[in-house]
Amino acid sequence: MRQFIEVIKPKQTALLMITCVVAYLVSLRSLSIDIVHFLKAMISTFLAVAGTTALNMWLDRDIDALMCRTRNRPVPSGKLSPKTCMIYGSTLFISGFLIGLTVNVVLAIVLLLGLIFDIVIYTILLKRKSPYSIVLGGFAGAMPALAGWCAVREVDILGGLLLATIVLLWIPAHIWYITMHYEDDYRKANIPMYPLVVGMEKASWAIVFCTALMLIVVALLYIVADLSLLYLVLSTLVVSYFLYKAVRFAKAPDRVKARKMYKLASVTLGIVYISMLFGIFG
Ligand code: HEM
Ligand SMILES: CC(C)=CCC/C(C)=C/CC/C(C)=C/COP(=O)(O)OP(=O)(O)O
Repeated sequence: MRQFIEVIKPKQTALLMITCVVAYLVSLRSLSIDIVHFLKAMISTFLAVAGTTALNMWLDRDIDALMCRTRNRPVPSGKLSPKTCMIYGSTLFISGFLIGLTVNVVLAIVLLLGLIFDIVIYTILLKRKSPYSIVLGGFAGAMPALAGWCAVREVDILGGLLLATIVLLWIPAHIWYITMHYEDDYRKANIPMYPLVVGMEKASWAIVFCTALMLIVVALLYIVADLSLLYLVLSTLVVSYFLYKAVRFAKAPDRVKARKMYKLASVTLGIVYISMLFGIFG
């Protein structure tokens, strides 16, 4: 049982689902929730994200076996067979997609886009070849937020696109800091992540640039989604703090400190999204 949980990357799936739940509530803008509709939207997205993650673990089993960070995962360690993992991931995704169809077609399409960006574009086409893999792969990570929004509003999706863009602009910090920390691992597995190709300093300034853009989009959402001042203050404060730490890191990049920045990035995104709830109900 534990292998089936580990193979869907529970911490990552949890934060992805936070973006989905919050996007749903920001799109709905009220607490009178149709609980069946809400549960169908959340369960379909959860199954799609979990299934996609398991399929990524199945496809990456060879390189995961080469990296210290990932070699104890269920498939490379032999606790879960590749075939079982593939069937498990496919079943989860198909179930999620079909339940998503019962909510609305746009949600189902967004879930399919998540699978395509993650598995086809990122995992199969780019991850092993291009330093810019996560620029396109990042769209996969932005899909749960868009899915949450579109479950409620299939037509006016501007707010949903902004929510998705916040995640997209956050992804370079999320991944490139961890890549810096595990540089030797990524070199061993021959994965050309951007920091390994251009160096930590240039990659760190690219993260600063993306984080500055993220600050602008976080502020834009205050206007577009008509959220409260409390959201604007909370979200801009936490992103500004992260930006300040990212600039300090870029001035003196350090492999050990990169892991702290990676952890801080997850906290930053979590607080930005939770502050949106104050924005609606604050
Ligand atoms: C292309 C997109 C993404 C890539 C390549 C990616 C990659 C990674 C990697 C390499 C890890 C470290 C896994 C480990 O060894 O522990 C990780 C963990 C994680 N990811 Fe992602 N990720 C992506 C998108 C996202 C998104 C969009 C979110 C949330 C909105 C997210 C949330 C997390 C969380 C919460 C963790 C665990 C952090 C911790 O261990 O404290 N990821 N991800
Ligand atoms: C709606 C929907 C289906 C969305 C998909 C959301 C999702 C699973 C995003 C994560 C994207 C991703 C490529 C993570 C694994 O990266 P990695 O293989 O580089 O990480 P690893 O080295 O830790 O395995």
